[in-house]
Amino acid sequence: MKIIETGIEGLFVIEPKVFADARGHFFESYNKEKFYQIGITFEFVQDNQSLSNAGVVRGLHFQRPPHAQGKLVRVVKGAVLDVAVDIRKGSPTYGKFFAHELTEENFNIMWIPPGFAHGFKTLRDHTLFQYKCTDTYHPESEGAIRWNDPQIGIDWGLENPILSAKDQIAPLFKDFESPFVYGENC
Ligand SMILES: Cc1cn([C@H]2C[C@H](O)[C@@H](COP(=O)(O)OP(=O)(O)O[C@H]3O[C@@H](C)C(=O)[C@@H](O)[C@H]3O)O2)c(=O)[nH]c1=O
Repeated sequence: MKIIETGIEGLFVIEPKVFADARGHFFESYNKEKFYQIGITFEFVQDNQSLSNAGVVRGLHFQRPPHAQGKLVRVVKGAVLDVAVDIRKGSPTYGKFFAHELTEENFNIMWIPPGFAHGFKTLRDHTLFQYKCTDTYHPESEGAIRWNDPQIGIDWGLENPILSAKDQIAPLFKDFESPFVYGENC
């Protein structure tokens, strides 16, 4: 298992050790003890899966405390450009984002701690995206920031993605009051 640093504290990518043989491959997508040793000390209480065709953007999403979610995200089939934005007020990288391709070939897993807005763009049809969450779904605590916010400035490489109705009207970063305070509640 290798760790890829992102330049944003707490956010990193895990490259699991993959065992390939004549039958196919095998890898540990989650191991409580090993992931604990690299700093993922949370308990995971919900697993999610979404399927999207190419050109879909989902995001940028988070849940407000006390239902903030850390997410361990990966692609099972297909490929995405995965993005996490630091929304921890007082963080040295507040408002900065990290983008990384997660694909069925690279097996990369991204750890997104509480205090980040998360989103992804699917790069291929029939992309299966799976993630573990440290809190359960609380629709009343859901928050979002506009996917193409000019201040955050993510280069998604597409103009007109397929978006949910909710994501089309998400607030801009300039109108956004983050509920996360670095070192306090995240
Ligand atoms: C997130 C979620 C949604 N739902 C339901 C609500 C809705 O009817 C349907 C689709 O929900 P959404 O449109 O919010 O799905 P989606 O846009 O895929 O939302 C997800 O996006 C990525 C980027 C994340 O980081 C996730 O945390 C989550 O916010 O599924 C649940 O039942 N449980 C859940 O945990």
